[in-house]
Amino acid sequence: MHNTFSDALIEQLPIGVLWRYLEPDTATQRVYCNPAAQRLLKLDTGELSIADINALALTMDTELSIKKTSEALLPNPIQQALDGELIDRRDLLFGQLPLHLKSLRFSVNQQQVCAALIQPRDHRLFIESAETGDMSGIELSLRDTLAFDKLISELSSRLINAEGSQIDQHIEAALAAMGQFGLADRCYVFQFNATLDQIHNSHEWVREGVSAHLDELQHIAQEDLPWFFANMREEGLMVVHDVATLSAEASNERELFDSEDIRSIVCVAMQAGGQLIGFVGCDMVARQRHWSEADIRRLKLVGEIIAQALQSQQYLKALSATQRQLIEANQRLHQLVGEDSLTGLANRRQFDHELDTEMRRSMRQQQPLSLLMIDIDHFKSFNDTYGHLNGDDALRTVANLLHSHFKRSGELVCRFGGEEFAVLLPGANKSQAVESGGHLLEKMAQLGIHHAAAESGLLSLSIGIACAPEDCGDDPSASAAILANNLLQQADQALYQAKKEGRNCVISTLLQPSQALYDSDE
Ligand SMILES: Nc1nc2c(ncn2[C@@H]2O[C@H](COP(=O)(O)OP(=O)(O)OP(=O)(O)O)[C@@H](O)[C@H]2O)c(=O)[nH]1
Repeated sequence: MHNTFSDALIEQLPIGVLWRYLEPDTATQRVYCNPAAQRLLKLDTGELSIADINALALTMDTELSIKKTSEALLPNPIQQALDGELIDRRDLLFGQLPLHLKSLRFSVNQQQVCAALIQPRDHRLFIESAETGDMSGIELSLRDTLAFDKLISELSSRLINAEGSQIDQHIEAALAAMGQFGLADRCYVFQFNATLDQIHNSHEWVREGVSAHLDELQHIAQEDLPWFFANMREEGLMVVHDVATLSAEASNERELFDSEDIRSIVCVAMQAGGQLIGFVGCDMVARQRHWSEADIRRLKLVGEIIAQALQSQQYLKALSATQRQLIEANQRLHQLVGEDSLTGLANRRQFDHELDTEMRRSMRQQQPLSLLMIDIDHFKSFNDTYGHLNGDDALRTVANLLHSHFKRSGELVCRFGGEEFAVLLPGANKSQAVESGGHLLEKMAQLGIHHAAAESGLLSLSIGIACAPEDCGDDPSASAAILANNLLQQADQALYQAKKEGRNCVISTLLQPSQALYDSDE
């Protein structure tokens, strides 16, 4: 049975692979090599010609190069492997480097290919595979790569689709996945401040039994870890296989690593929009690890995904801050124009102004002036039961009812604050105001807004009325401002009385400069 691998997978293999691919249409042979083979054989291209392969074989096979002149047709071991012959040669050299070459067949993108695997002769994985005669070690490495590829693609799609509030959770899951994949005992993300002279630990995963340090690593300044900061800024990378070998200039870092029993550590910088924003790192605790190129590549990949997620989180935060500012600015605008932003009614500011104006007018024209204070009953429990948004809807419904009920010229309805409304009825005497208030309660009941906690099962209103009679300005000591203030206070006291008397009723009083008398009308 042949294994199936993708081009991308072969690219990531730590083993040098040269493989032959036949173009389906023309049956032309093409030979490719992966980056590990390029590094090993110092090749500067990913595709090789027959001449390249011959030249390579001549360099590697001493026997071949000696005999070349006399026996021109000696088999070329790389070509043999690429032709599908069983090859297992350990006598090859590349410069001073003893090489091991072995043939393997597998399929890439559904096409069978023959490959030559090339590794330094002491490469553990390769030797094990060669000695036991099976490729399970190499397959394991491929499976490992495949599993990590899968993990990365899952992580990136989860992070790309994450809502702002889920991003932290997904970053933590990504770190946990890396750790559980066996990369480290502790995986973490640190973020830089705007001036790049301070870092803080924002996310952390630790293996069971390993201590967490997120809480204490919150404000680490450049002067605390100068060598590390310089490394991150200049190289974007810090790879320490063995903390004990750190040089004297990294003494602060060594002290910190020792205090956490870190024996090996690797950190990779994260960038967003060309700007350094932080780093992602792995620690080995109480044991050492030689970080492979694959480990570093993997960490870089995860770092890139996390950096993108952090950047989109920043954008979302900035967006919601701008939205909040807009809403506040809008509310201030409403305030300035005298309008309540939720209901569209006049606001308290406009009401105070109108009350003063109307009081002067009624004194001047010897006309009565009635003021109604209207409050929604048990509105707190309405909010608690049906939610604040339904509460807002109910407030708007009541506002619309008031607006349509008090629509005579000169009548003014305002949202006094919260769930309380005030209505000015210029020219209305007490009995007219009471009658109008009574009708309002009937219309409110007809709306039929359910409120389980109310006695009637419906949302209702309580109304307190104070009426300034037409002759209230006769007293020369009475000023419009004082009378307006008293009218407001006495309407409020009447409302309080209506609440006390069971709600869903109207209580009224005639303006008394010194005392308040109530008539129960409903
Ligand atoms: N949904 C919503 N609720 C508001 C708004 N303004 C004030 N409220 C709520 O109105 C409720 C008023 O509660 P209380 O003053 O305790 O009075 P109540 O529950 O209506 O009781 P009584 O007045 O005694 O019948 C509070 O829960 C406020 O949160 C608003 O703009 N929207």
